[in-house]
Amino acid sequence: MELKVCGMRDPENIRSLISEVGPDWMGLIFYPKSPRNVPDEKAAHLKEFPVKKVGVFVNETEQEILKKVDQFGLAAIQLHGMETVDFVKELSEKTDSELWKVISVGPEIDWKSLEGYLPFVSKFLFDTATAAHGGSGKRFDWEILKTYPFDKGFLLSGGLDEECAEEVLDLREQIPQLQGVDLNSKFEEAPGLKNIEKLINFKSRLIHSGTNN
Ligand SMILES: O=C(O)c1ccccc1NCC(=O)[C@H](O)[C@H](O)COP(=O)(O)O
Repeated sequence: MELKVCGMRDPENIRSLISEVGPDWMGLIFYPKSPRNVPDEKAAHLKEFPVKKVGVFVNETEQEILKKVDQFGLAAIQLHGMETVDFVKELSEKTDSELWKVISVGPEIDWKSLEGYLPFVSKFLFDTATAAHGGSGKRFDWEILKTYPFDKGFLLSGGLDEECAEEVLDLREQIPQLQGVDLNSKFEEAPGLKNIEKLINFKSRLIHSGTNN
């Protein structure tokens, strides 16, 4: 099971994350309205950290996304706004980084509306729909994912906390396309500063309740 820890930006906290938790992905948020936004002056410090980085963007221009890909060495681009299939297709022609499309989940999902993204994205990420786009700390009703009709893998996101590791593993038993989890505000001391103990605890619950592969 893949582990993404999102909303990182503090170098000391990142060092601890890498050495003590070892996530598969570290999320850097490039959305000025987010309290976890990575400001430009942090750029020099973050690129060299030995972990795969995913940049989180909300309705950003292609030019700005590609600039950040270079600046931070982003292995993946997480599109967390209203990006259209055409936008994603064009972006896919200009970068080798993985593209992830976020689906903001409300009471229903029109699965057909996701079909156009399939050739261009490496995975979907399902997050709770909110006005702030992400980082809400709120879960959506996971039942809706049991009707997921595609083979493409996805990450589960939105309000995941220390207590839900076993539930996630149960869900994965029923939906093998559930490829990993995205952890954020429920593991924070303050926006952008993660509690490493909580992350270690979550990871060990994932491993000891099942397998983390
Ligand atoms: O975290 C933010 O502040 C944020 C703001 C706007 C767009 C995306 C944002 N976060 C991206 C993520 O991938 C989060 O991990 C995801 O929204 C889940 O957050 P949480 O509900 O706090 O676990």
